[in-house]
Amino acid sequence: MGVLDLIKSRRSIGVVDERDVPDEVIHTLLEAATWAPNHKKTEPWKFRVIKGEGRAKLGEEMGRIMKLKTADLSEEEAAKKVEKAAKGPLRAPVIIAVCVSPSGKVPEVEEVVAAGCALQNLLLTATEKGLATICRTGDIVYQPELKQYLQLEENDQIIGLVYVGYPKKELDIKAQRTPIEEKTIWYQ
Ligand SMILES: Cc1cc2nc3c(=O)[nH]c(=O)nc-3n(C[C@H](O)[C@H](O)[C@H](O)COP(=O)(O)O)c2cc1C
Repeated sequence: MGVLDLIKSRRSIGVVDERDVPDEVIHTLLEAATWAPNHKKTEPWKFRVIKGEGRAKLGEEMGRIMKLKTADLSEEEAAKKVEKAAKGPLRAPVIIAVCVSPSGKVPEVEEVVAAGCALQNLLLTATEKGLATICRTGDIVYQPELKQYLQLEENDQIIGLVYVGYPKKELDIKAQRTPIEEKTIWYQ
């Protein structure tokens, strides 16, 4: 498959089965991620791989953080959100947190873009390997407590939590994009 077809065939897929993703496949995804372009060779990315028991532990932490953030809600509403947050990481066998660690050597936006390129490399390689992925964020990834749990530094940011697994069934998701004409001005 050519690059354009691979790019177009990648879809965000959140429903996966229980099949484990071999560590060597995870290594390949991470290796692909690190070949992203980056200004001044800062390689501003960090990855956290969460699998097995690590997912339940992450869920516990996310539930704990959600509890802190929902203190002003009714007990029932808060409990629902806490339970949802705690179960989140169990939705896939592997979660890869793609993070940016700005070096200070180039504008921060460039570091975020580089980490975004790393994310796309990872997603495309996963697609090529027949894996389903979805990058998820939500308020939780912006909480300093989660950064601390993932051993990130104060200036680091989580770009997204990529849920990785094998798709439960053959999916034919219809996707659309705005025509490039509506997004582009040519000067010639
Ligand atoms: C940085 C980032 C954060 C995202 N966060 C979420 C999210 O929190 N929940 C979600 O369902 N999808 C999330 N997505 C996935 C988008 O919803 C998805 O890419 C979009 O719907 C386009 O679909 P496609 O990936 O199949 O082309 C995120 C994507 C990116 C790049």
